[in-house]
Amino acid sequence: MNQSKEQRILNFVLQNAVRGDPRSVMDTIDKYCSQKEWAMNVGDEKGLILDKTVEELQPSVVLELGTYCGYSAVRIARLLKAGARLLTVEFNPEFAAIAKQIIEFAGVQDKVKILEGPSEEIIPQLKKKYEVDTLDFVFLDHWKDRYTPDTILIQECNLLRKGSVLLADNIIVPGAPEFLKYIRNNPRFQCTNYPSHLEYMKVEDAMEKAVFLG
Ligand SMILES: Cc1ccc(Cc2cc(O)c(O)c(C(=O)NC/C=C/[C@H]3O[C@@H](n4cnc5c(N)ncnc54)[C@H](O)[C@@H]3O)c2)cc1
Ligand SMILES: [Mg+2]
Repeated sequence: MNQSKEQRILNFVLQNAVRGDPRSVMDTIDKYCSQKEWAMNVGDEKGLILDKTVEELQPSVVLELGTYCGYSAVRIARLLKAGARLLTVEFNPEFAAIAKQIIEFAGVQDKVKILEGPSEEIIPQLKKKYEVDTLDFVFLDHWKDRYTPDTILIQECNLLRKGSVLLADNIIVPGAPEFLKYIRNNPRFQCTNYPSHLEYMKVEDAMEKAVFLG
């Protein structure tokens, strides 16, 4: 049975990156996906916006929706302070298995917990099953039509506090128009748009940051 693209990305990391070095894992994935096969990692340009948001916030508890191969999980986890943790949600078992290996190869596994399952099921379990009080930072990068329902669900589950930050990828491509309308018209969020480009392409994209005002 021939390999999946994600399996080829994992193999390229195992053969070319430096074990225990998150930066080399990120660079190796970016190299493969810009030179060999495009894949939907947040990439190095939008990744910088993600880095700056995490560095500014110094979050203790981070939720990522849509692990995929674990590129942004490595990107986020490498910047987390001692004791801080990233919970990343992925419902595709093959992607979760590949992400697990990439996260472990990068050496950030102690800060990352992959929660396998659909976000709509996992989010309501965060408080009781995963001992979350509130989320300091949420990175949305899963199916774009889930951004709004999951943002509403996160609020219904009382998971945000004054100052919690949401960062959403792909505001232009593939686009999340319904989310943009929802979040920008919601007085409980202060929004900022960050123009950028689609990973590995010269196509315009953007990220949207939304600070919960409590
Ligand atoms: C036509 C076309 C193709 C690609 C692009 C470019 C492009 C660029 C990008 O940066 C993109 O993020 C995307 C994109 O579609 N991302 C969707 C990402 C999903 C991952 O998350 C997982 N997942 C999806 N819903 C859930 C859910 N409820 N619970 C748990 N996991 C979920 C999936 O299992 C995948 O691991 C696309 C633009 C246009
Ligand atoms: Mg994305």
